[in-house]
Amino acid sequence: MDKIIDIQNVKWVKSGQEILKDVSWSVNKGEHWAVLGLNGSGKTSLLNIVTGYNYPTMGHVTVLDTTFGKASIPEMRKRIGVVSTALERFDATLNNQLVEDIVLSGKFSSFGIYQEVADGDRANAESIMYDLRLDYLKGKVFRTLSQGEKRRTIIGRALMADPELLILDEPCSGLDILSREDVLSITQNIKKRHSHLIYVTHHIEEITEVITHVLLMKDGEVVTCGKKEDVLTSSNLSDIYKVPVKIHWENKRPWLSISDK
Ligand SMILES: Nc1ncnc2c1ncn2[C@@H]1O[C@H](COP(=O)(O)OP(=O)(O)OP(=O)(O)O)[C@@H](O)[C@H]1O
Repeated sequence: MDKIIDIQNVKWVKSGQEILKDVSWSVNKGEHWAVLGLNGSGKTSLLNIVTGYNYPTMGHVTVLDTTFGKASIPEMRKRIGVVSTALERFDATLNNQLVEDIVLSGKFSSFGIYQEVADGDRANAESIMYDLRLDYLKGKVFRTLSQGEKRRTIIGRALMADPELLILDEPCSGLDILSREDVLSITQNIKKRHSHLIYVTHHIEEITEVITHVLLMKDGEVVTCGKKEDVLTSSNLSDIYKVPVKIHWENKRPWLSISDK
């Protein structure tokens, strides 16, 4: 399998509105992508195509060797981890659980541990907690954590299922600058697992070193996509943000300012 995602000429029409217009996008083995665009540009709609929750009106989709319409989407979904703020609605279920149990429960795709746990699973959970700097939270219940710690715990839970594709949908939304950096720093650790990362955001400064490629979206269309350095230019970003902006790089991360012109 060389291609992780292969989307060709996808159109998605909902309630008479053409939300995705002729979108083509390929993710190859070994690449980590950011999907960038303003509110309402179609990022979530596109990711819902990838996970099989939106069915394309036209076009071809193959994800993890699963061609839509020909193979089982529920089976494919088991190989994909999704972390989105929508998960926070499960807070009530998570609230009284211990951090280590939440991470471990990712193995069973459940919120809670109902199956017998193998020693190997415990060891894997330990290693994820170490990598995601969650070990100091052992013995704490979810509701007592900061927002950043909660997000890291949920990402740890997603990694426990060993996903081939890990979609982080705006994992830093609502976080202050320190908590945001806390969450961003762990994306580097995802690289050493065999997951391919898709990071959805509208803030370019969240595109860390681990990201190799970027897809820019505007009004349901792909403006451009490819290698990070080629795509993140002042001209492309001025186009998607609809105001003149300037990009500069610091510590291998892109930053944006509004241009005076
Ligand atoms: N199920 C749906 N029915 C009707 N319209 C929808 C549906 N899902 C999305 N849309 C519309 O499609 C457009 C793109 O929405 P989408 O959520 O994909 O954008 P986004 O880039 O993820 O935005 P945000 O950054 O705000 O999450 C919006 O105008 C939205 O209202």
